[in-house]
Amino acid sequence: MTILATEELSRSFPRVTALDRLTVTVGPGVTGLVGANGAGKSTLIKILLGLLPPSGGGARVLGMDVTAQGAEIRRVVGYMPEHDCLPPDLSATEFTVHMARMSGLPRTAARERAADVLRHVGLYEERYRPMGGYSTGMKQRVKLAQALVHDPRVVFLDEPTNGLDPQGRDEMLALIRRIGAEFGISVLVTSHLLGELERICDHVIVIDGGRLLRSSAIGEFTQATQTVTVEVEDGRDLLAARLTELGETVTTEGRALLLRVRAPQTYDVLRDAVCDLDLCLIRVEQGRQRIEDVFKEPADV
Ligand SMILES: Nc1ncnc2c1ncn2[C@@H]1O[C@H](COP(=O)(O)OP(=O)(O)OP(=O)(O)O)[C@@H](O)[C@H]1O
Repeated sequence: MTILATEELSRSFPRVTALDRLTVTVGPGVTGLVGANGAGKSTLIKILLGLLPPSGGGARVLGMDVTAQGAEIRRVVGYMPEHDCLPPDLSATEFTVHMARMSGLPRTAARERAADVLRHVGLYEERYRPMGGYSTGMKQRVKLAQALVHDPRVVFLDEPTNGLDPQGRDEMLALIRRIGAEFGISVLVTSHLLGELERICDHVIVIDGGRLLRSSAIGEFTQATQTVTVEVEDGRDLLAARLTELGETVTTEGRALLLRVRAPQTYDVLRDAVCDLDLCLIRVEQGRQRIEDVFKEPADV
């Protein structure tokens, strides 16, 4: 099943090409859209919502055309914008009920639904206070709640962890994972931090300068490498020398050795070398590639 698809999608502004012939498909689950600041993430989301017309190419969300069916798309898609957009004098409850009413829910249903989603995102007594006094974390939760209040099939979350401290980030990421896993709502979430999406996404799309760099299932980003990490209690250098003598390729990393697995026999060579030298083995671990290793982290993290 396809949640959204773009075909040669482009968007130019007078001085910059924000999206450059982007062709990408997103399926159900949690999909991360990663790129440095200015890569074109927000522009893509606005086009997908039918809020900004493409300059070339096209896109569909849940089978609907973004140019012709924007209003229908917004009825079934929730949107959490990147920037602060909350009226400071309203409480979270007033605002979320208002957003529910705007999407067509009757008064009583809107109140009930708003209470449910605010509880779900972790806002309790404070939901009756004016939002002007909220912390960044609380504001992000309200923005998430209003994106969910009309029971969408898909949500677009634009940089939901922006401005949060490490604990706030962890909590927001856990919430996003739950939206995908427990509620069956498909999620497109943007971030300029590759590492944090590794933990919650099924699929990651990386864009740079409006172009597609890579689109892969998370498993392909973090596939097993040809290296094992070996740690011994004492005698790291002795073991490195012996393995090299036996024709293996070894480098050191901190207290550990990185051993290149050139054939299954490499494990036998390692076992015998550790035994011969009478060393105490602490760990042998299959190396895994992390998405941060695949793409360089942007400088402004
Ligand atoms: N309305 C606009 N007018 C002119 N240029 C724009 C407009 N909107 C976006 N841009 C430019 O298009 C490029 C892509 O911007 P976009 O906001 O989509 O990037 P982004 O990946 O979401 O980055 P950020 O996280 O910083 O918002 C940037 O160079 C930006 O300056």
